[in-house]
Amino acid sequence: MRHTLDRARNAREEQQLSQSRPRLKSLSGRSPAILVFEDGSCFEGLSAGAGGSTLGEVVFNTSMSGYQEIATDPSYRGQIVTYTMPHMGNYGVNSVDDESVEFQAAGVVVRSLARLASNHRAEQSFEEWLVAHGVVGICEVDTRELTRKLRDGGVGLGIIVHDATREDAPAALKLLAAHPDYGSVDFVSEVATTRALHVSVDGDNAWEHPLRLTPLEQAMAPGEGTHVVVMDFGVKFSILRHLVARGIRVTLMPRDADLSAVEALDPDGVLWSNGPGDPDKMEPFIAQVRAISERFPTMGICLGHQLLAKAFGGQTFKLAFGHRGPNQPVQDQRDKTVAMTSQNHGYAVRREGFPDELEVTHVNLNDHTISGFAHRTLPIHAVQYHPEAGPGPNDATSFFDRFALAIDEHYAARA
Ligand SMILES: NC(=O)CC[C@H](N)C(=O)O
Repeated sequence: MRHTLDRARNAREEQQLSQSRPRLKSLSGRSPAILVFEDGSCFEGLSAGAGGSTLGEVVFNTSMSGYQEIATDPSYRGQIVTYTMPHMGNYGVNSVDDESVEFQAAGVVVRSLARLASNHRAEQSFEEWLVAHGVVGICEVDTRELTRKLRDGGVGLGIIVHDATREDAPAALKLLAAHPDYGSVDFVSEVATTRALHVSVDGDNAWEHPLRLTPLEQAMAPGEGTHVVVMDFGVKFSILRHLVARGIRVTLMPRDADLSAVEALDPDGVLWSNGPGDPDKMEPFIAQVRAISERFPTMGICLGHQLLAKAFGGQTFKLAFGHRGPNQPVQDQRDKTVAMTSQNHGYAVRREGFPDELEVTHVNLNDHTISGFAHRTLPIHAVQYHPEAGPGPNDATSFFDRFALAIDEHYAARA
């Protein structure tokens, strides 16, 4: 009796849930889709998101959550993201967690799409969101096999095609062959500001950056605090939020701003942002990176870390499959502490020829690549990981505190 009652209640609750929560399409309503690589390998699945086809460098991210932040992170521009977490979309998508104003990833590959978006913050299902942004995806893919392929053979260009089966792979290959290499495209030009923008809290500034601040952040952000210029190569909102939450006033500058343009703003410090693509494509800006960073207390994150290393004579190289996930262990070489960090990069700074002027401060414990450095005499600190997480653990957020402290110490010493 009791069992019957429970069943009736469960059925009623499930019906209410399905009426009130965004729902996803059933599997039977989906057409076949394929993901094809340059080497001819073909993964079959079912269509997801907007219809059509999409091309990009296929990478994988091992985060269990944070699919919204990942897909809107400008550093994923030009890349098709494979989510290794096999169940995607279960908490939906909201209008607060974006890391930029656009859907940035070129496409998504998932195993299973959740049938219900079940979270009080959900405003859309993951799939409704893909469709709204015209993003082509593929689901029901064996993402374990795909991830093994990428891990063992390295990342590469791929194409997702809807309404297609294995027989359509040769035609898809032709499209791939005509596509430029990932490393040859200047993706930063597609995502970064081309003019100065002020991260405003009062909303009536003509330079306003579209960052939406929570009421708490608005209350914390003073008008006349420490002023930091962010050299924008595709900055994530979380980085700006972390600065603002420390009472820092932020101005974004375009990547071609030179020393005099930055000096005219009279900042207390400069941050070189994350961003998409091969750091070698940023060669035209490297001389200014050095000139500006020698002048102000400086911090670099991910692409910013790579640019700073190059500015002092270092080189970068492409990793086989990169680091993309929330649990990359990084060791501070000075006190030997280990932090779990969020990472998203496909290139890294070379150990060979690492500049004498710089000191390696952090090492990735998975593959012992350089994960952070500091200048030996100037207040310049850079990390390959993402201290802002977004998504990821908060182990490394103290990097922002150290930056704020480095600024204070620098000016205290000069006073
Ligand atoms: N998140 C980033 O800034 C990425 C930096 C660079 N595009 C890389 O993949 O290595």
